[in-house]
Amino acid sequence: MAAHNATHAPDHAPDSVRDREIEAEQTHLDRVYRRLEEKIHEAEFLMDDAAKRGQVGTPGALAERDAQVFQAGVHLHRLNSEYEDFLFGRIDLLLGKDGKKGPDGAYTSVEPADGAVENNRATIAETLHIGRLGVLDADYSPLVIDWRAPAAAPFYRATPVAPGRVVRRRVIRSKGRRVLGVEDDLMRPEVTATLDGRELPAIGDGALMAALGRARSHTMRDIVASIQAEQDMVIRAPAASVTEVEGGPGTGKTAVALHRAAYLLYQDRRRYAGGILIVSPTPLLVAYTEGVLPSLGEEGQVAIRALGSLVDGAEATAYDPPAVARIKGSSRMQKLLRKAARGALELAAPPAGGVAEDAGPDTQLSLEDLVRGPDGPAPRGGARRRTRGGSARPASTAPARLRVVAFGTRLELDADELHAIRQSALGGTAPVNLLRPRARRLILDALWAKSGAGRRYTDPELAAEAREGFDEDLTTEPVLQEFLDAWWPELTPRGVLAAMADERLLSRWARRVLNPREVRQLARSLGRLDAAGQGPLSVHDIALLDELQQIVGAPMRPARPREADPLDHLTGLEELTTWADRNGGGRGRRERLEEERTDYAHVIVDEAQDLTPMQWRMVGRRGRQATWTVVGDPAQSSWSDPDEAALARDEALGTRPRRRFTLTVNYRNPAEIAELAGKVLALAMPGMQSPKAVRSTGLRPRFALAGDGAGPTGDKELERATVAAAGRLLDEVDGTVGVVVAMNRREQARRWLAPLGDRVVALGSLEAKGLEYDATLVVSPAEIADESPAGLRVLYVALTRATQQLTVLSTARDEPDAAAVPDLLRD
Ligand SMILES: Nc1ncnc2c1ncn2[C@@H]1O[C@H](COP(=O)(O)OP(=O)(O)OP(=O)(O)O)[C@@H](O)[C@H]1O
Repeated sequence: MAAHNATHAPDHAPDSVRDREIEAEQTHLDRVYRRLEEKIHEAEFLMDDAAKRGQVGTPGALAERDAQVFQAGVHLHRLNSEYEDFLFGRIDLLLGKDGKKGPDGAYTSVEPADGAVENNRATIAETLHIGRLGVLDADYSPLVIDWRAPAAAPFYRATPVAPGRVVRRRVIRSKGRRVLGVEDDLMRPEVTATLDGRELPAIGDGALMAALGRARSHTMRDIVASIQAEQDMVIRAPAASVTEVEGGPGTGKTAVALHRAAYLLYQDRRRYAGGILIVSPTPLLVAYTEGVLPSLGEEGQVAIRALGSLVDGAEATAYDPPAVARIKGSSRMQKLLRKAARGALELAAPPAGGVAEDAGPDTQLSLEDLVRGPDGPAPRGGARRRTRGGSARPASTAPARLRVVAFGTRLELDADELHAIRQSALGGTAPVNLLRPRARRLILDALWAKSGAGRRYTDPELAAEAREGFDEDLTTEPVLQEFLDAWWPELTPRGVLAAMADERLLSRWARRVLNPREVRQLARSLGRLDAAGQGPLSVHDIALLDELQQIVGAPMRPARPREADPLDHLTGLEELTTWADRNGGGRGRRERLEEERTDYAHVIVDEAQDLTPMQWRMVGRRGRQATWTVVGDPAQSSWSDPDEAALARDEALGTRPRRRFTLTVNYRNPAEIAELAGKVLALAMPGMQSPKAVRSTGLRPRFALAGDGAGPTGDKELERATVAAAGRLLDEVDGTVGVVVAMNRREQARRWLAPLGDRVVALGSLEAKGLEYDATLVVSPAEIADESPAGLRVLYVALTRATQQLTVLSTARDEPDAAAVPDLLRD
């Protein structure tokens, strides 16, 4: 580890020294901004010049103009971005071992030259400033090094145990163009180093502690100024194959995943033009984290999507209780969905009495009474039947018949024959919608065979010709098309899902897959959908829709080609914007990216422990050719069958080699909160190690009781106690307060807490994943733990959300002791 192991200078540097150091950084920052302004002018001039060249109109001049516009656009985009702390770091270094410098003007050697330190005295040979983007001075000396450049790595990696060339690491805090403060960590505290003849001072209590102590808002901040060594190893790990990261709550997994996306883009922008997908468990976590990448100068190439919004045109808004989630997430659903899609075809009946008379009687091959509808009246009152796309139609109990007249002969395929044809066509492996041409061919074969026309020709060539004519006449008849549309309709994922709401049908399709109770639960849950499959979907339904999309196949529409960038061949690896950005703005591009892509160059899965097998299949399909970064914590898993999920994960990641990293330090929770949460961890996953908390606040978690503890706690009592405890926390912290309740109390808690304003957020236990608050109120641990088979792990998540203060509110159900400590949290 770096900073928390580093030696922090006790903050007793005289104010004059502090002021002098701030002044020195201010001078450097002013120089950086002067240089940036020069660059902006250059870029504007280039744009202007390029526009003039465009009027020349020769192809060469146009290409040159485009290249210039591109470069200038890149500069403007970079330089006009206003960041709070464009420049945030500095390292003071000893002379490098070999004295060689890299392209950015910095020494390349990680190790100091022999004799750089003598008798614990040294001279600083090089000072590097680190920022969000690299800036070179007019003479190509580095004014700012990009945080992702190799020369910046010692800023993150140096520790007192392995300091390399770093003597002092400084974090600079600035706002706009003003330097506000500096925080130093000494990597070689025993060494007295001088810079320009003056002893190197150390200011502040260390950057990490300063960063961790700040109040939290509703959005995550980047950690670029204080990335720790073990985190940096992950961020800069080579992108080949699969990078797996495990770590307990608050170890920075999400932060690391986001910084890794920015790093990968910096390293190989061309490769990742294929897009980076970050999959998050909830929309709340997406909203919380999505500002981080723009703050790191990256946006366009990265799509952050919640599991419930991965499928275009569908958005999860409903919640499935654990028992239903368990069914829908299980890999058993694969088989069931395949059966359901095939079964849904059989529901399809041609329109009642659909008779086509328009194929004139004197045509050689006339079709008549092409389609016969259901025999007898449609059933009443029984279960709803749905057909293609869920469009409600009278259900057919008897399958259709197909009648045609060919060569004056009446030809008929009865229900059994049609059924046999359907079964034979379904024997193909292609998606159901794509098997329709095969079914049509089989129908024509059967009609041809019935006509006996083939036997009339001894000459095979004549027979083939006649057959061709027969097929052509039949297939150009709109009525045959109508029959096919009704008998083999184009299935939609939503339509199939809606069909599964019929318990009778579902139990047929789910034979030997689900038990009757599961069938009932699943059918009831899908009953939320209307006949067309519209209605509230849960996050688990989204994975089912995606699976069904594979099973039924895309409707046959021409694929939209990806937008090509006409400048691709002209530009180097350094572009920050693309053609689409320049023509539609970064946001527009991002939206397009999200709409169009189903296959990415790199996939990052956050909170990977929570993906169900069906969700792994859905995510896996989006990264078949990708490299992967997978971050998670098994101790926080809310999925009930981790072994099944692990199998699905292995399937999604395939045989690609994996590199594993473990993060060990908890940067979120003070030791007092981490210790309490550790009690639940010991119950949930005996033997599992908690991460080590990096700081302590001296504030122990508080325990409160709703009601008087005698008899069951009523809602009114719970409301009163929740509002009181949340209000107290609000008074005690500057930032946010998260109130975590069992999922079925979400709405209730939102109503209770609304009057307290927007610093307070009410969350269902499953929504708390990945989020953090200055203070957290956990309401009835027992209620949360009893919610699902993974309830204890969900409670562990809830207890590890606070950065400063935690209150646990018990009801009678928690069996609190005299100090209001619930049974689950007692020693
Ligand atoms: N190096 C760091 N410097 C400053 N803050 C950090 C650092 N690493 C992590 N943090 C902060 O610690 C908190 C926890 O980080 P993050 O949410 O990424 O952890 P996590 O491992 O994903 O947690 P969980 O598993 O609970 O979701 C965040 O506020 C993050 O900004």
